[in-house]
Amino acid sequence: MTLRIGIIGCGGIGQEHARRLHFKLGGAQVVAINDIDVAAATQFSEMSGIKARVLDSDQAVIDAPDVDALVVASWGPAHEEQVLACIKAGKPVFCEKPLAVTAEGARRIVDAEVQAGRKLVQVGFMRRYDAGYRALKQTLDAGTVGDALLVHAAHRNPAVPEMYVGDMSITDTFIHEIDVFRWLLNDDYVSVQVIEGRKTRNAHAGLHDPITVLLETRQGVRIDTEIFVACRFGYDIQCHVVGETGVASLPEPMSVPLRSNARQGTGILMDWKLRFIESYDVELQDWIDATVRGEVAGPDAWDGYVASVTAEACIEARRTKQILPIALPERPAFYARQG
Ligand SMILES: NC(=O)c1ccc[n+]([C@@H]2O[C@H](COP(=O)([O-])OP(=O)(O)OC[C@H]3O[C@@H](n4cnc5c(N)ncnc54)[C@H](O)[C@@H]3O)[C@@H](O)[C@H]2O)c1
Ligand SMILES: O[C@H]1[C@H](O)[C@@H](O)[C@H](O)[C@@H](O)[C@H]1O
Repeated sequence: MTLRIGIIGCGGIGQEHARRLHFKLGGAQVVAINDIDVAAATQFSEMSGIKARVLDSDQAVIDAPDVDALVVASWGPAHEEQVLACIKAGKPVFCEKPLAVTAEGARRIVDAEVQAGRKLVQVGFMRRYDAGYRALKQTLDAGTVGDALLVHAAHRNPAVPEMYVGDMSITDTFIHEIDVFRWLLNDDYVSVQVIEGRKTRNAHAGLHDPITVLLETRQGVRIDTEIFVACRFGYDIQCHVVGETGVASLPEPMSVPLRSNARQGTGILMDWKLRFIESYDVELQDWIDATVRGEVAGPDAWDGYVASVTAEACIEARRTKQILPIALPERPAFYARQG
């Protein structure tokens, strides 16, 4: 069966997902698209060779009888309403992060899905599909370094645009770590502290960069993460888990070690798209296959909700300069399996 897909939001990642779904992956075809910029969507549909129907509203794509499933890649504030409309229409939806821009909004999605009685929502936390993170999780689950005690991590971007301001270090960037650590450790968070240290002169006026986030989990694991989005030197994701008998680290992306010009070393990527390109492919192929089976196999609406609650606690901890508790309700039975 070919899954017929509607795309809502055809900006940077929407276009990339549309191309990979239509041309690269198996079992899917993009049949309809929408963007609030209809002219841009029309141009994309033609230029990309996808030649999907361009509809003039998100609801029209959701309602189209030949659309089996949706990809929501519009900007964050539109996600909640669009995902709720997909649930109402009974159609599976892959929603890019964040699931919603507030915890309350994400909760409304969880409640609507539970009410509908069927899991329909997957959230675009692609790191769970990254070969390196998967190998690290396997190592931890096998008990190779004993129980996890500490995690030292870093999320470094070379630069961010002027529109990236304020708490986007948390809502746009650290949100990936929020999801991936609880998946890696099979755990949830209980408290958070955010520390703003000396600011780099390379960050623009609206941004305090870098920051450090300290999370504590239910099992007492302490996680420190540096978020440094104007680091200049590369796109650099680090994760080192200190266990009782050893340290397990996220593998570096493959790069040919060079000895040349009186130096030895390996390259560092500069772009997140390249760093996670294979993860996006694996993620969306898995989504296609699970959707055809009538399942959600990846990060679900509950994971999206937990990420939103945690991100809000981080923002409040940053504002108040306090160590704050993270109050998470128990996972409903409906979401019993962890993706
Ligand atoms: N998983 C990841 O690694 C990853 C990477 C990049 C972006 N994202 C997420 O994907 C989303 C899109 O990011 P982007 O970088 O492509 O942004 P973008 O600004 O390039 O694209 C967003 C597009 O959505 C359109 N849009 C906005 N509101 C809309 C609405 N109500 N209906 C239809 N279209 C609408 C805009 O016109 C634009 O074309 C964001 O939520 C972002 O956080 C995730
Ligand atoms: O939207 C992007 C993307 O999610 C990247 O993975 C992250 O490193 C960036 O900080 C963020 O701005």
